[in-house]
Amino acid sequence: MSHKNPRTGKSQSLTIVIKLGTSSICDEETNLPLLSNLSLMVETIVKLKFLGHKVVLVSSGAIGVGLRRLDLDKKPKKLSAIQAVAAVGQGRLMRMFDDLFSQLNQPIAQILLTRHDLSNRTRYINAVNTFTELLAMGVVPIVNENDTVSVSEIKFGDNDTLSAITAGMVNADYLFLMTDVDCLYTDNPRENPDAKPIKVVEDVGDLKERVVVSTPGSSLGTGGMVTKLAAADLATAAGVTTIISRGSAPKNIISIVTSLSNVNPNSSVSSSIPIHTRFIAKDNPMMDKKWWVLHGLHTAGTIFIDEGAVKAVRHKSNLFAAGIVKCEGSFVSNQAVKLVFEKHHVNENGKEIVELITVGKGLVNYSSSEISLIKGCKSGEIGEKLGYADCDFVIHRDNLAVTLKDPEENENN
Ligand SMILES: N[C@@H](CCC(=O)OP(=O)(O)O)C(=O)O
Repeated sequence: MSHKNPRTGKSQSLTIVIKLGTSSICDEETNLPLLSNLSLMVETIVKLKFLGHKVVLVSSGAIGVGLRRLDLDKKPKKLSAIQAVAAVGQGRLMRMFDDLFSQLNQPIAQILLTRHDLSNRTRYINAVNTFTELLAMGVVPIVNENDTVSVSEIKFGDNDTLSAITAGMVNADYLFLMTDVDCLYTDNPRENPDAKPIKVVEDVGDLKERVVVSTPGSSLGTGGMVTKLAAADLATAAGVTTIISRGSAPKNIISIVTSLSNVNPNSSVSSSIPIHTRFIAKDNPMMDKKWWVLHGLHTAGTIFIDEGAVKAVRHKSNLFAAGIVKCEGSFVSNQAVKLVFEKHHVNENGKEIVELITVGKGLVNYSSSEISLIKGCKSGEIGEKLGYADCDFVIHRDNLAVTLKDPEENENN
């Protein structure tokens, strides 16, 4: 069977990332593993591999499996206790997957990641290289957050985000977010019978007016629809078509991929395909490094820039010290900072309003204390102020992801 890349339309082997949430792995009441569901997922992945595709599984469930093993009814409140439970569960979760995949002769690998791992370019590239090798060897990598070393501020927060970051790392064609509903609805379908399914989303930003997103995550998971939308935003920006589909029907993935790969992904799709929501991938995905700066890195501080600098960086210039007004937070060189601009308005009552506009995010060449000394200076004055000048600019344009596209847009907000 010939499969086509949803973006390029070319026949090829597709790379598919599948995210399985806790509610698809463990029973919500008993925390016992949902064996039939897991077996169906394993069969589906092996079938996708048989069809020539590469598959990465992002699996939650360590906490749920750990709770069952330790005979605990509820997730503990203390972070270190949750980490301990996950450490107990992760090994058993992998053993369960290995048992199931081994029945079908499919080797698997465990990959545990944290956001912090991605904030170091070398570690990020190492992770990408490992994925590439594993996929070339025909292995199915199974990814989870490294709960043992994650602490609140460096946590992904949820495995939906982790799956989107993984999809970007492996340049996936599809990301499937498997959940406990068929698709995204205009409201909570369990409470509102008039809630309508949303089948195709061109821009996650436009959804705000169409959807009431109140679905909380399962009792053990940390996600919910809010994190699924954030994940879809992240993955589509990296050029990955993102699908929300029902976790209890893994075989739907095969029907969806087969149907979508044989039609233009932007055209409407036959109604015989299982119901799902499809978020269309951006045509001009962000360059790998900028995407990494924007989404992989923890934001360590904020730099306020003037209007001239906003225009310059929007036109792909480096950020020079001359355009910096002030900085907040404590950071060192090579950390990521947010770039903002303070726009002053006078409202109808004659009161001055200051609007904070986010311009983007970049990797700095100077620390916060150095920037406080050189802000507003010309490049030639940096040596005089600091006693040395490592670089003529504060952020190189290749390390700068500008998210502010149209200044008019912000004026209307
Ligand atoms: N690392 C945790 C993930 C928790 C989590 O994000 O769960 P979910 O919202 O179900 O994807 C675990 O394996 O239990």
